[in-house]
Amino acid sequence: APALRLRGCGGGGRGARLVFSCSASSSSPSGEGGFSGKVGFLGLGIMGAPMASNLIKAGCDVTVWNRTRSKCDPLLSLGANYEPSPADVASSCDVTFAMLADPESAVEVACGANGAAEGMAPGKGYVDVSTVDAATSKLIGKHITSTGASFLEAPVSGSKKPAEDGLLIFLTAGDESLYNRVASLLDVMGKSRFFLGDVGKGADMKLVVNMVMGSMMVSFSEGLLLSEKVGLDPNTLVEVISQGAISAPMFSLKGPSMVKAAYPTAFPLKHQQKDLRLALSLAESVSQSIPTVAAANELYKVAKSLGLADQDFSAVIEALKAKEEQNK
Ligand SMILES: NC(=O)C1=CN([C@@H]2O[C@H](COP(=O)(O)OP(=O)(O)OC[C@H]3O[C@@H](n4cnc5c(N)ncnc54)[C@H](OP(=O)(O)O)[C@@H]3O)[C@@H](O)[C@H]2O)C=CC1
Ligand SMILES: O=CC(=O)O
Repeated sequence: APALRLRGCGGGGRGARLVFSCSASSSSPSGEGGFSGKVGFLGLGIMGAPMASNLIKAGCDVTVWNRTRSKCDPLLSLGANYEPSPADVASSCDVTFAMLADPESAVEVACGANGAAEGMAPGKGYVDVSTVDAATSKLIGKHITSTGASFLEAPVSGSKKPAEDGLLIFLTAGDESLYNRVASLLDVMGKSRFFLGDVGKGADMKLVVNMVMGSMMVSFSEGLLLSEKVGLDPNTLVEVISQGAISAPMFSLKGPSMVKAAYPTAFPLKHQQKDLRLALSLAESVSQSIPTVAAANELYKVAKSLGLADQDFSAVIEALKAKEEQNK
């Protein structure tokens, strides 16, 4: 079926130009205005693996690298190439994507020994889709552009399932010509993309979105526990919420398993806590008070100390349960 594209430009705040584009069906990256070069992918965790997989399935020539080599195997079975370091991937590809855990790993993979920057050169592009803070993104961008290559930050909103289904939302900023050059690749992996201006704006947007999400999850957890304590069925609460103005896919998807104290990992709790930590620092930088987020962050920290870092972030409800136990 031909790809239906809805494109529009709107005004962004403070002089930033915002471009929003929505792809209503998955598109071929090699079609008209598409991408015809070699694509690198660094970081094959929960998100990176399905994103790279979708590029391969769409017909892209993809080369992968991951710190833990074995995670490359499923991608190699699909037809990906392998290189032994980020530098080797970058030097053998036209555009390289990176999907890494946190600021430290994103910097190490881009700027460290045998990092992607060592393989960069004029004409190449680096697209960092990890969730990091603006300062980290700017640091990576500086290293990449010092080689003559282009840099785009493009963190994603959407979790494991949207990554598998090619329905992510890209929050991009940086080099606009690189943004246009990789647009067809973003459309394979996502359902929409925003261009938000200078490097840092994509990171800022992602942190604001995720601080809202992290607080929502805490509030939802409190509601589930309170409903049960006053003799209501928490499953009914999930159903009631799903029908009203505060309905959210997150509540409907995760609520039923939370009621059963099951937290199959889609978005690791340690990454949600990292995002709250970074959002608190962002708010601090402009002297904004975000007390709800600060309180939520404390609960995620407690959850981490309970050994729940690698569970889904909905396991934060266990931190509330632990507090209840302490108060008994
Ligand atoms: N999961 C989700 O729902 C979403 C996650 N995100 C963000 O995307 C990013 C990736 O998330 P996700 O895929 O879930 O995370 P995972 O923890 O599943 O994957 C993290 C990746 O980073 C790599 N990594 C970690 N530390 C290092 C290091 N020091 N050097 C090299 N590589 C390293 C891991 O390699 P190895 O395999 O060797 O451990 C792995 O490839 C995070 O920034 C997260 O906040 C954004 C949207 C949704
Ligand atoms: O960063 C997480 C997400 O679900 O988006």
